[in-house]
Amino acid sequence: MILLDGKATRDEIFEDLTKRVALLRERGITPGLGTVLVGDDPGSATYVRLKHSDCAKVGINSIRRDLPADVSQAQLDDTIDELNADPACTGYIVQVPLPKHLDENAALERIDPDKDADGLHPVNLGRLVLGKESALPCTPRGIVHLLRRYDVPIAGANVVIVGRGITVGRPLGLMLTRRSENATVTLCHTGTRDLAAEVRRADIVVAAAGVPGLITKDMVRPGAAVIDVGATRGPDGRVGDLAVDVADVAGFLSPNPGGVGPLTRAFLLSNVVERAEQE
Ligand SMILES: NC(=O)C1=CN([C@@H]2O[C@H](COP(=O)(O)OP(=O)(O)OC[C@H]3O[C@@H](n4cnc5c(N)ncnc54)[C@H](OP(=O)(O)O)[C@@H]3O)[C@@H](O)[C@H]2O)C=CC1
Ligand SMILES: Nc1nc(=O)c2c([nH]1)NC[C@@H]1CN(c3ccc(C(=O)N[C@@H](CCC(=O)O)C(=O)O)cc3)C=[N+]21
Repeated sequence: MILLDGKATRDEIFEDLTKRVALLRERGITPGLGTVLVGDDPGSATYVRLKHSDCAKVGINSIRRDLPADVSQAQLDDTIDELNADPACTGYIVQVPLPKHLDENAALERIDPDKDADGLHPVNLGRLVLGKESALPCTPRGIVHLLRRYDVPIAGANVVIVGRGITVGRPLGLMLTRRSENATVTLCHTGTRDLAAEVRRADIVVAAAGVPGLITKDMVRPGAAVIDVGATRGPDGRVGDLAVDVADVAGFLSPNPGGVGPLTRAFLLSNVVERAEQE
């Protein structure tokens, strides 16, 4: 089994970004990544903290807006408007999920699409559907990069994605069915009649449901590439969607942690740097 090492791959991307940020600074351009975090969910706070420490590593300025859990939609809107107007903020994200009383889609739509570092604004998702250049969602970008980095064949492959969420499954299906990737994709969800039968046909399995142990050894075709994306907080820290014995049959395995997570952060920074380079 070949381990798809997200940390080592992240380090390669950081090395490249560090050079590109230095070149931008020589031209008088300093990329700045903003984060908007609402509430005090410890998981979300950790991710946001890691994103800011990544920025420091590659030389990107970071801008942080932390709002209380009971913030009103109007106050959240004001923060988004402020970052849209701030020239020092060249890209930013609104960390999801937001507390239930807030309208997440309204918040995402209010982001200036040119500053959408996550690639989750409807304009950018629409551009992905239309096949135009746009900021791409970070986790799907990380998954495609990791597969390519380890020469896992994508063109013509049967890919089964478990989960149709907006951050992972849905946009990944759109990316993998582009002509440039040319995979055949099956998107599974809670309405799927026979998940095991679908997964068994896959050359590449992407588990993005957030259900610990959902994908078991008996469901995986020997030699298949398996990518563990789901993240659930358990008593012993965060766990993915794979049963441990999947490693016995997989040909390639992206572990969790240590797989797609670090790449999600790398491509967030990459989106910000690419945008600044277009200035
Ligand atoms: N490692 C990383 O970098 C990242 C990890 N994540 C994690 O990835 C996971 C997916 O995130 P996101 O895209 O936002 O998706 P959501 O969490 O919004 O949705 C989960 C999806 O999984 C499906 N699902 C849930 N249970 C089952 C089941 N038993 N069988 C089949 N399908 C099921 C749901 O189906 P239905 O639509 O029918 O409800 C839904 O489509 C989460 O655990 C998230 O924490 C997210 C971003 C980055
Ligand atoms: N607007 C928005 N954009 C996101 O991209 C976004 C979000 N909201 N909400 C939550 C999910 C989750 N997510 C992760 C990021 C990094 C790791 C990551 O780096 N994980 C490390 C472990 C980190 C640690 O716990 O120390 C790993 O897998 O090895 C995981 C998950 C981004 N998300």
